[in-house]
Amino acid sequence: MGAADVDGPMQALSGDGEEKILVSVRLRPLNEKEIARNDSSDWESINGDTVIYRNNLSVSERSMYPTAYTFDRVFGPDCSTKQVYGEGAKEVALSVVSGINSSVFAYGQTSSGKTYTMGGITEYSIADIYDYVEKHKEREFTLKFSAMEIYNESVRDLLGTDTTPLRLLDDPERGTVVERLTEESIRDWNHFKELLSVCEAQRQIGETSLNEASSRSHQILRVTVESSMQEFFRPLQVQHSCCHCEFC
Ligand SMILES: Nc1ncnc2c1ncn2[C@@H]1O[C@H](COP(=O)(O)OP(=O)(O)OP(=O)(O)O)[C@@H](O)[C@H]1O
Repeated sequence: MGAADVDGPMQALSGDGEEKILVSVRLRPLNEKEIARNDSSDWESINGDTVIYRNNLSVSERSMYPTAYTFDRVFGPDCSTKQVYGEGAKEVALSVVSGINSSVFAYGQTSSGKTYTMGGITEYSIADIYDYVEKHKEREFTLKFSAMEIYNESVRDLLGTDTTPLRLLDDPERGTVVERLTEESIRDWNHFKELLSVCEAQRQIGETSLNEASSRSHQILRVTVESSMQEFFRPLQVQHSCCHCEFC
């Protein structure tokens, strides 16, 4: 069984302003059915950045195909989602608080662990963003959340009650815009978890031969972070000389 989940490509700007894409691979452990069938994994992580394909090809055939592939990071089946997040996505996710747009996404075959991995990455990212907010009281932050899914080539709002497909518009300044997509300001951690539950309840799932709860769609969760200097941190250096105002 090949159970490789390519997670990331993650976009970030390196120090010199150059665009950078990081690609990580996560191998999921064999599931109960696979173990019961005595399956073995076709892929093995041999170090932190290489996977090898353990094929049954003959020696002559084997020389025609590469068996080792190198990525920025390879996470073996024993790695936790926290480790995948910490080493493969945290820096990219947190770049948003410095004003850099970034995205983290997963692709891979059905049942390879995309939903499992991205669920954890979403929660760890928001927890770290909140941690940053807590440590930077000099600024005021607003976190906004929106969620959509692309299913049968139409875009659906996962936070709205209306199931009418949303229109995509081309805005000369903002690029592609999803018209009338709900955007909620996140009040706190519990509110964020509630919003995630709403998305979870609305998303399309169905059974495939490999996954009982397979996503039948592409899901896009977006968090927008806005920040401004706190009012009370502004140095009050303006000279008040009127003598009747509240500051004098
Ligand atoms: N690293 C892992 N450790 C333990 N269980 C995992 C891991 N990755 C995935 N799983 C389990 O494997 C099953 C399939 O995973 P998941 O639904 O995330 O796959 P998927 O790639 O999103 O599939 P689909 O494209 O069909 O939606 C789930 O039951 C999930 O809990």
